[in-house]
Amino acid sequence: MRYISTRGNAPALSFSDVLLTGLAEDGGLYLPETWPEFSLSDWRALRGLPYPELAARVMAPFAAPDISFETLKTLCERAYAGFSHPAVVPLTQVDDGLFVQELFHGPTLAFKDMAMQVLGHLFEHVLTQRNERVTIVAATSGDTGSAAIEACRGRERLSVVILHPKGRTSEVQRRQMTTVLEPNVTNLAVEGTFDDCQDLVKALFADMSFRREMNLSAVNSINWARIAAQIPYYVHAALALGAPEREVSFAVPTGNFGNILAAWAARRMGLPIRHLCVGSNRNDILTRFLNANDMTIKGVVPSLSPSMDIQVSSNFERLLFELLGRDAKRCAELMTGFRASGHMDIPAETWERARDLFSGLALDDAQTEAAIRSVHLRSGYLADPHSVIGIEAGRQFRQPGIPMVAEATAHPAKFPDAMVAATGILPALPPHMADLFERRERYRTVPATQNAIKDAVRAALAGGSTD
Ligand SMILES: Cc1ncc(COP(=O)(O)O)c(C=O)c1O
Ligand SMILES: N[C@@H](CCOP(=O)(O)O)C(=O)O
Repeated sequence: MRYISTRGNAPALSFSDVLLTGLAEDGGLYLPETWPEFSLSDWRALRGLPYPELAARVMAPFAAPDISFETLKTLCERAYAGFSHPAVVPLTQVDDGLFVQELFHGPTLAFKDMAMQVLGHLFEHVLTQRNERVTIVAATSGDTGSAAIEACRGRERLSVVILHPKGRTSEVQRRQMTTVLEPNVTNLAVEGTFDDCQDLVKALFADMSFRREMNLSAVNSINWARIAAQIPYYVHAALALGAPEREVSFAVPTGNFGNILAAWAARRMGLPIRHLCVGSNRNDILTRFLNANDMTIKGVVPSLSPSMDIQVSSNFERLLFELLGRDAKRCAELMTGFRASGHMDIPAETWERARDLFSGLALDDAQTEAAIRSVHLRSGYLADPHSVIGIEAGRQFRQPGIPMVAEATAHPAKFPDAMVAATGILPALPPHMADLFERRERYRTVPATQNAIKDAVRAALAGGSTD
């Protein structure tokens, strides 16, 4: 499979090159040149497979010919071996026609592990083949960071530098990152928002000499391999609920738009998905777009669901490119204008195409807390402040006869304060994290400037302390 940039001005690359490159050199995001399509019998053949094998079969067309199905299967088996639930992505029914798919049974208790564990093995495989090493720089609003650290810690060919917005993650999320003391891990607490962190990462990638000097790679969802590894769980849930003979809808708590884009990709591959529901918190740019074609950046406000405190959703660019009929020039113009003015005028017919498939619902903190409480009272299900927004969106948009699956993206124990406030219940951390609050932390606070981050990345590579 070859990959092309959404901005049309970067070389087409193979899967392994896209994995190592992350962001395209023209600032765009990579997408498959052509979409693989599965037939009814292809989908049926996946029914009942163990999750790692299903994942490898769904990802195989994207990785070919660089990585064979057999290799992919071995890597997926290794990636999911450490998950705490035997089904990896179990489904639970919480209401009439409404199901929850739990994506948080990996080592860091969030859906990021689903792809990041595979990426860790993919990086190791490709870098060993090429005898190379890379520096991964990633931005996190709370969950990507720890998942990336967990997937990369101790790997000889990888150094990982994580930028988190200082004071804007939960304490559990911060400690999951900052208590990992392996020498190839650096944590930077950036004086800014997640959007600042993400912009800084993209700016480093745009600085070609720095990018080459450091051999930069990305593990945020700007990296296509992240999206590819998030497609299989949609397939798994849909097959369990009757696909391909029956349509299924999904509701996804959304921030950087990577998770729901993976659902869109599954549909593009032929999975019968009727409807996709975006759940937002008060940082509701995506919901405003879907409801009123209002794509205007407002300041990021802290919320009970910090991982979704995002206004500039990277992967929206991938959807936009597709909705524009793959017109890369128009996509580049719209994206550049958006970043310059904070507003994007999306053509009405493009917006309508998005509305045919997507709906949006935004909950503020009071509504989120009330939803945690009412889901718990109605069904006994304890959903974290991110997952509950998906569940509420799924409840509101479900249609008779079409199962709705809400993606549960994080374990409630990552957000103890919100859970206690809503329900009075303190969810326990699993045994491997039981002493998290006693562990020593290591991180450096840095201003949100490109030079400060470059200095910190250089220092990290030179082995400088980040205490
Ligand atoms: C727990 C949780 N839920 C939802 C999201 C939003 O997912 P996405 O950024 O893929 O839209 C994130 C962060 O990305 C997250 O960490
Ligand atoms: N919510 C994310 C933000 C980064 O998203 P990504 O999917 O692009 O890595 C986080 O928790 O860090």
